[in-house]
Amino acid sequence: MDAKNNLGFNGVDHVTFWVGNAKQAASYYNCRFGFQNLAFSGLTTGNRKYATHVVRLKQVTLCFTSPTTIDDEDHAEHMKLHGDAIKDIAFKVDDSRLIYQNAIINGAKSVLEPTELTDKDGTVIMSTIATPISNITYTFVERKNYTGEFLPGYSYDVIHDVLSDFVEPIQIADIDHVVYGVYENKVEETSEWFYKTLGFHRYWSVDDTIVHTENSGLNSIVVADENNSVKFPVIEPVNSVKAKSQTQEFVDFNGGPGCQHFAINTINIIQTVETLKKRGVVFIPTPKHYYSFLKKRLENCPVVVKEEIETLEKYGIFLDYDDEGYLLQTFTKNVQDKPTFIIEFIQKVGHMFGFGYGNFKSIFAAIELEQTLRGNLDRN
Ligand SMILES: O=C(O)C(=O)Cc1ccc(O)cc1
Ligand SMILES: [Fe+2]
Repeated sequence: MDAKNNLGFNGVDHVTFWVGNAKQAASYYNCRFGFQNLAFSGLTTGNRKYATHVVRLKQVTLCFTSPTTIDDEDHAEHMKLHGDAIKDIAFKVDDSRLIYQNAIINGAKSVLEPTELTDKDGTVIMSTIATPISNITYTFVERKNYTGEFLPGYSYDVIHDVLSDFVEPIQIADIDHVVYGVYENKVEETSEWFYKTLGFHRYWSVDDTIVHTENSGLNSIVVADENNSVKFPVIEPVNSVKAKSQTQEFVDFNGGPGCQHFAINTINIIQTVETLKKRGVVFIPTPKHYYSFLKKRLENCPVVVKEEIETLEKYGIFLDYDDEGYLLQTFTKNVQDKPTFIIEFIQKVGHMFGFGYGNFKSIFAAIELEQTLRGNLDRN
């Protein structure tokens, strides 16, 4: 099979986290981010092994899974290494069998052969492969013969989260990109896996000549499917003699490679940040002097930025631009005690290609400040 054929990826279908307490994790995302309970699978639906709470906001669907048994070693091992962490990324695809078989003949390890799941709403075809990102698996979900909201086997008899009746919803759309942190000098090799196994291409790249502070840096290659429906920046640490890169901190605390953040597209980032702050979300502050430098950078900006700099400063939003458009972005602080996972909100205006060089360094510096507070910057 020619890997150059369009294999039919259509973005992220849902993301599954393995966590210590699925009920409470789901509730955190509902309370803090305004997700709403969608579906449940567990003891009451006949699932004797795992409880999964599914929450949704617009096109972002998150699943939180914990075991209900006392002897689930897979989950225990995952928890020991990674803590609460992403276990699976499920893609919406045109043809689950095609993508699965293409991956397998190109060397991917199978986790689940294409399987039909049927209920009163029709049939979904699911298949799953292992990835080089530690224990993260990829699932390919084909829904063309299914009209249900989520998946067969789930109950929709869930409790409406009342907080959303009091706080306005954030205006998000879908997942823009998912970032993987890998070990030193592993970005090339990991990207190769995406090209070979999934027919992805190199979308963009940046190295530590651009992304660095006086302490440390990172290299990154962004890979994407033919449709650019999801982008996967793969980042690796560039450590110095005295300092640990924040990507090194990530792999150390994550017990190896894993998902360091994903970015959610928002229609209005100012409204998003304002609402999330009301809900108690805490964001990483922008570096000192960021906005005075930004004013200088904007003197050469070929596109019209609608937002006032003062407003961006008030909300702590990063801005970058190219010839075709601009992007606004912001990052939460870690959503758990391990410094392993954060969430980004991003708004693109015009046709900006994304991942501007302009912001990477400032974001890196902002996160490094947090890393310093954790006592994780110095190598000695
Ligand atoms: O541009 C983006 O979306 C980023 O997320 C940039 C980024 C990613 C990882 C880092 O450790 C620092 C910066
Ligand atoms: Fe990002």
